Amino acid sequence: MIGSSSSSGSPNYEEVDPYDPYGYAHLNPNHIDDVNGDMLAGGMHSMHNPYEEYDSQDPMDVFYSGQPSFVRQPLNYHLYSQPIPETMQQRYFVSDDIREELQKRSETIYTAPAPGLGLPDELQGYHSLVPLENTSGERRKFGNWMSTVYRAISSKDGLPYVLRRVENFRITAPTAFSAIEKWSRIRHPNIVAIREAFSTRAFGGDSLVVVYDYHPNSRTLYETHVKAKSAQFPNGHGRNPAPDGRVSERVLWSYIIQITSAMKAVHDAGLSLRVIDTSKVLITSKNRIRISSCGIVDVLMHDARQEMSRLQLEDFNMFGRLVFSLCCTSLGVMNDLQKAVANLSKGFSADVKNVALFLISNPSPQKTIGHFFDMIGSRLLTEFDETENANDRLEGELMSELENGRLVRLLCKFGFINERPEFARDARWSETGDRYIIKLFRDYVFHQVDEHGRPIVNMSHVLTCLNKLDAGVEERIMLISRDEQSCLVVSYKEVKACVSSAFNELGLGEVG
Ligand SMILES: Nc1ncnc2c1ncn2[C@@H]1O[C@H](COP(=O)(O)OP(=O)(O)OP(=O)(O)O)[C@@H](O)[C@H]1O
Repeated sequence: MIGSSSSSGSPNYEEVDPYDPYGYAHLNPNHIDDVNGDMLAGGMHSMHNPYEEYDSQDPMDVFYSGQPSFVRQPLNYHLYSQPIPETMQQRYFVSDDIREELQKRSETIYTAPAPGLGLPDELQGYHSLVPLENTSGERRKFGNWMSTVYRAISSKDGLPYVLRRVENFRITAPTAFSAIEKWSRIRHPNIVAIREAFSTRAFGGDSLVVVYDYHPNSRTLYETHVKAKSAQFPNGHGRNPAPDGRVSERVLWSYIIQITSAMKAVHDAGLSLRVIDTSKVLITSKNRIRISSCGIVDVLMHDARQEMSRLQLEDFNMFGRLVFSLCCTSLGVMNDLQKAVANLSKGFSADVKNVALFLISNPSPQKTIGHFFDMIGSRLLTEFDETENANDRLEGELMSELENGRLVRLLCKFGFINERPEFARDARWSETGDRYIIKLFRDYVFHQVDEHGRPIVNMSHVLTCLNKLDAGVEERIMLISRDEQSCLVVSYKEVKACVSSAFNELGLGEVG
């Protein structure tokens, strides 16, 4: 059967007897090699497609059209989803911590705007504005300006974005937005991407609005590592740091590398970051940081026309001050440099101290981002390894979701077959043959009750049954009718064949 196909080009399903255990006996791995050549040399695309079995004239094919055609494989290949021991059944799902984080993000995206805030209903193609910070009480300034951050939904693509609005700012020259154009071309994993900027009077007075990507539930470095400490020690001089808020050396190096990487991309593009501050660096997921508020100072200070090389050197200073603030968990730490260095040295290695001092040192020909990279080079490998490990972990999580997607496909088939209203009065349709077995199987999977007649809600049972069904294992189960008058012993393999044939009948219009 491998490689054979009907005249329409798709494999002919009828040629396979689903009940014939020897139906694929001639299909050994060597035979596969004959057809495919060297499977390894052929790479991923010559490998087995686990969905192949569904492909024949399957009404759901439309969702998978455009996929490369794969050589059919023996049914037993589907045992890749062997039922796993009960204690390991959490592996069927994405892990709890990741799921929780993603769900929280998703919830945050859809929180409704609070009523009565007097915000514009619509603003240059954005709607549903929600402030992301306190708009009353004591507010800190963004440089010399008051600014407010909102989340809003774009009417164009329906996605949430962040609008940073600078109050009472009037654009005097149209060229003020020229830097925004350059910024909007920068896509870097450690920079919050800029989408656009505009001026508006929708809030009352003149405002400048810069639009950024939205990273739900992100927290600033200040909130995470500095404020936590200050709250616990109100005198906030950087002594006795709170253990929970304080950044560890390992995480600090990761931050340093990420900011350096962002800075290099920006300097290489002929720009400068201009705001490197604990309150403007976001932690968007575990230890992953992104510099926010880029580009906005370029618009605000457009008239000042400062030299780029000077601004880039200032980036180093700001970066150095940020490292000191994080190490000493205090913002005012730079008021007394000697004390700051002593403080930093208590908790961090000499390498961190050297890096921090280099960053705040006087300008010199060596003070370039390239030279700085050389200084921290040995740490890059560790960061690289961590990133690869994180990727592997996410790929593993994705695999478990892939399995679940397979089961959803099965459940869709059940949904199409069971309780069809057009056959409600035709008992023969659901009470005979394949469909009757499917119906009983559905009860076996979902509608079992305990000895007191209470529903048994057991996800493990459901998943195990569905996995076995999808794998078409030979294991036999006893299906009992609701009136307990009939009882059938069938294998998962047989139920699987029933599902396939009942489903195919629907799609081919052969029912009735
Ligand atoms: N791109 C973004 N995606 C998601 N949340 C963001 C984004 N940019 C900012 N925020 C959130 O908005 C809130 C306000 O940001 P802002 O930069 O004003 O911080 P802040 O600590 O209030 O600083 P400031 O004192 O300058 O107002 C912060 O909690 C921050 O996490």
